[in-house]
Amino acid sequence: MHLDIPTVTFLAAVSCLSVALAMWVVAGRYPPVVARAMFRWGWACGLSAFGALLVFLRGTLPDFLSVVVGNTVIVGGFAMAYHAIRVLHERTGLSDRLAAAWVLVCFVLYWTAFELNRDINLRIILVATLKIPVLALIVRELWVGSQRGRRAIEFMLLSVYLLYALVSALRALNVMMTSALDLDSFLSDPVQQFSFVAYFLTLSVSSLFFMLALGEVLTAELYQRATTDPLTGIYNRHAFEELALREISRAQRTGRYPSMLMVDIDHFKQINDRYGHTAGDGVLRAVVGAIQGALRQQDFVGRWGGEEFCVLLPETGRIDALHVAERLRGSVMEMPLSMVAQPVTVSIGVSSPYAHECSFTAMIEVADDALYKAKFGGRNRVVISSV
Ligand SMILES: Nc1nc2c(ncn2[C@@H]2O[C@H](COP(=O)(O)OP(=O)(O)OP(=O)(O)O)[C@@H](O)[C@H]2O)c(=O)[nH]1
Repeated sequence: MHLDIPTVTFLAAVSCLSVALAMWVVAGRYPPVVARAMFRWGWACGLSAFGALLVFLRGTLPDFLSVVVGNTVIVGGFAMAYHAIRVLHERTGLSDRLAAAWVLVCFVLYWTAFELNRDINLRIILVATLKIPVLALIVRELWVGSQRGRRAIEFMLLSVYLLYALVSALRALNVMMTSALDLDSFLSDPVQQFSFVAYFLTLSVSSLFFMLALGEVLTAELYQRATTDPLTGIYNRHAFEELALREISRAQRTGRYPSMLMVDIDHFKQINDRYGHTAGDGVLRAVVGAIQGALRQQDFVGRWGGEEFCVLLPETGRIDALHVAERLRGSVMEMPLSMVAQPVTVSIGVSSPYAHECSFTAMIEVADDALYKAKFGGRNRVVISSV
């Protein structure tokens, strides 16, 4: 089998350039963290394409450009890929600058070797080994910086870089053990040919896995936006309903029913009118903080409407639900507030479980009715009804 090194190098340049262009064209359409990572990856591919093109043009361009600059730009492509992964992990910092500094070190070493020693073996050893520290940084980042949900994909990406680092080490080792190569024996050496194919595959497959990792981040981001209330950070109405339905159907199997609290801030319109909407938003966030602080780990809260919140208390009977509601009402009354100079209170309607009739709609209706009674009864109080 004969693999033609210039052809493989040319294919690497073309495929990287295609990915770079695709990334640059579409990146702007995505949420900021994904777009930033895509732009960086586009640059990584762009640099790799440029480096591969310079190497491919060896013989046409001066050797300094194709050997020294070309191989430096290739390491720069890996350093940029490292930065793109760090941007995706939102972990940029000193080591990104270290990777960039290493590219300069590579340039100096490649240049020195090029000027001082015309021996092709030494150059190959340097080209093969000097990229290994950057590859090691990438592997480390993918190992420590990956988050739940995209570990499998990032592990595959890690494996690609690890394999390429191994191939590079073997390439250097192989050259150390062979007698002086000239350009022809270099081009026909199977280990050299294989290492160029490995470079091509590393660039293509890593782009594929990186795009899959981007997809995971994007899905997580969209899921977060679809389920979270942006002002308070708790579940929105849709997500709360979904979770509550799941809990209620579980309860119908186990017979251990949940209770529901409908919590409404008293005279909230007055707060908005007196102190402004920004202060009102601050009060909403503070009330949510107080509610969350008063709940147990298994309870969950969602924003039902403007100043109305729903709390589901899994496997909780009437007496316990009443205790939680009272604790919650007390927490809101005692919370420190800097944005308004008046006490903030809540009224709470509680629907407690009654096995045979437990449905989400019934629980909401009963809690709402109890809330209405709490408001009508003078506010800042808890009223309980059974479904
Ligand atoms: N600042 C702010 N205000 C909101 C938001 N959503 C709804 N509101 C306001 O909440 C107020 C609700 O007022 P009402 O429904 O009259 O209730 P209330 O004044 O709390 O009276 P009671 O519930 O009867 O005690 C309205 O003025 C809405 O504009 C929000 O996200 N931020």
